[in-house]
Order: sequence, then structure tokens, then C-alpha cells
Amino acid sequence: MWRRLTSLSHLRQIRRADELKICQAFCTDITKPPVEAESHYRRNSPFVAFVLGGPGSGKGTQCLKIAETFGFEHIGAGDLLRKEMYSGSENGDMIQKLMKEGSIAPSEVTVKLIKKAIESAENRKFLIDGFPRSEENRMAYERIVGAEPNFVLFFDCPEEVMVKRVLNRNEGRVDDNEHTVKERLKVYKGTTLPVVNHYAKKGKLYKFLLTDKFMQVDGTGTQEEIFERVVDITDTLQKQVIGIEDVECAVEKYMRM
Ligand SMILES: Nc1ncnc2c1ncn2[C@@H]1O[C@H](COP(=O)(O)OP(=O)(O)O)[C@@H](O)[C@H]1O
Ligand SMILES: O=c1ccn([C@@H]2O[C@H](COP(=O)(O)OP(=O)(O)O)[C@@H](O)[C@H]2O)c(=O)[nH]1
Ligand SMILES: [Mg+2]
Repeated sequence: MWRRLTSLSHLRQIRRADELKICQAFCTDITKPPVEAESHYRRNSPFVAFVLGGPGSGKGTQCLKIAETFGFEHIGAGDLLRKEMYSGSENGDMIQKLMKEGSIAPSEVTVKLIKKAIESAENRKFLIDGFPRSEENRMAYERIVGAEPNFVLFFDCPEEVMVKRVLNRNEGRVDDNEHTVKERLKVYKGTTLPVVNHYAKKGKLYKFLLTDKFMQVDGTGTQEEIFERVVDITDTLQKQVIGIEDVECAVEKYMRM
């Protein structure tokens, strides 16, 4: 029951800030956290991976596989916006207009939806698919959620493959058409790639270069071949996550010192 996920660096931070609370918790009953400590972990320790790439690069497809294999909660930013659009909310018309144009929705709207999805999930590991799409999106997320992602996966797919896939996707989306895909590619190259560069500089980016070296149907590798590469990286990065039992040991050691 009390198995929340946190990272070592986070543990160092909470040691200072919440040292007293944690010590009290472990002095009384180490098998159950106090409500306060539990909610601290729930609120502040989600393990987050952003998944970026152009329209049709295969983000959603790979996210479904990663979520299933590694137990992540998959949050599709576009899916949240589409749900909001069809929910009859006051933002519905505005979202629909921006999507049809291939533009990006206001950061406050998207970040609010993502934050709500994170807070309402039982899971503490999240894949945030298709976000942030701009530096402004990124900064708004970091300001509102108060954290950076743990790592970022980036699918670098040839443009002609992305266009072909989007036009064949057939999900009845308002933006999967020739005109909008051109606009989305412009936005991707001009506005989303700077976000990719930002995380590359920070050493948080894991890039999957989908070239024609696999010589598959569309030249980038099958979904399974790509996933094999994704698994290796995700598995390694997952090891950064430690269970609460490890925190328990660490705190006990700390208390003995
Ligand atoms: N490796 C692949 N090879 C061929 N088709 C793919 C591959 N990955 C995804 N697709 C297909 O391409 C389309 C776009 O994929 P999707 O995952 O929705 O991309 P994104 O979320 O990046 O827009 C979908 O119809 C999907 O089934
Ligand atoms: O953070 C986001 C994610 C999506 N969108 C909008 O939703 C559309 C579809 O996004 P989605 O991620 O579903 O598309 P994909 O890249 O998967 O084809 C985008 O073109 C944008 O108009 C947005 O404004 N902000
Ligand atoms: Mg998608």
C-alpha cells in the first residue's frame, strides 16, 4: 500500500525540508506513513517522462507500449485537449480553431489539464505525450507543476514519413489533413525543436533517430523494432526510481548517524 516512487536527488531535498516530519513518522510506526507524509509523496514525487516528436512520428504508438510494459500512466496532451474540446467547455471552440490551424493551445489551458491528470491518477509514473510543444509551454509547466521531467524521449522521424502517416491515420481528427499538417510541421520545426534542444543541453534527452537504415515498409523500422530500442533506454532510466522501502532504509540509516 505504502509504495510511492521517488528519486535519490529528491530524497536529498526532502531530507532537509521534511527531516522532522519523516523522523516523527518513523519513530512512531514505520509500517504506515502519516497522512501528511503520504500526501507529500503523492503531490511532489511524480516520475515524469516527456515524449516529443513531430506529428505522425509515432509518439502515441510507442507510449502505449511503454505504458503497458513499464506501468506508466500515459497522458496525451492532444488527447486531453480533444476531450476538453468535445466536453462542451468554454474553451472548446478556441481549442478546435487552434487545432484546425495547427497552432498551439494556450499554455495555461494545457498545463491545467495535465496537472489535473497527474493529481487524479493513482500511478506516480507518467508519460506526457506531445508536450511541451513550445519553450513557453515548457516554462509554464515548470512554473505551475514546479518540477522538470526526469527524462525526455524524442522520435526524430523523416518529414515525408510523418506526412504520409498523418494523412493515412484515419481517426477523424480535425487536423489530419494536408493543409493543417503543413502548418503543424512549421510549428514543430520552429517552436517545438527549441524545447528538444533545451533538454539535449540539459542531458535529459534520449533521441531515436528513425532513418531508412531499417529498410522497413515506411523506412523507419516497425513499431516493434523501434520499441526494442525504447525498452533499453526506458529500462535504464527506470532504475533511477527507487521504492519507498529504500527511502525507509535511507532514513533509518540517517537517524542512526
Ligand atoms: N513504426 C511505424 N511504422 C509504421 N506506421 C507507424 C509506426 N509507428 C506508428 N505508425 C502509424 O503512424 C500513425 C501515426 O502514429 P502516432 O503514434 O499516432 O504518431 P504521433 O502520436 O507521433 O502523431 C498511426 O496511424 C500509427 O499506427
Ligand atoms: O501540448 C499540446 C499538445 C497538442 N496541442 C494541439 O493538439 C494538436 C494535436 O496534438 P497531438 O499530440 O494529439 O498530435 P500528434 O503529434 O500526436 O499527431 C496539436 O497540433 C496542437 O494543435 C497543443 O496545442 N498543445
Ligand atoms: Mg499522438
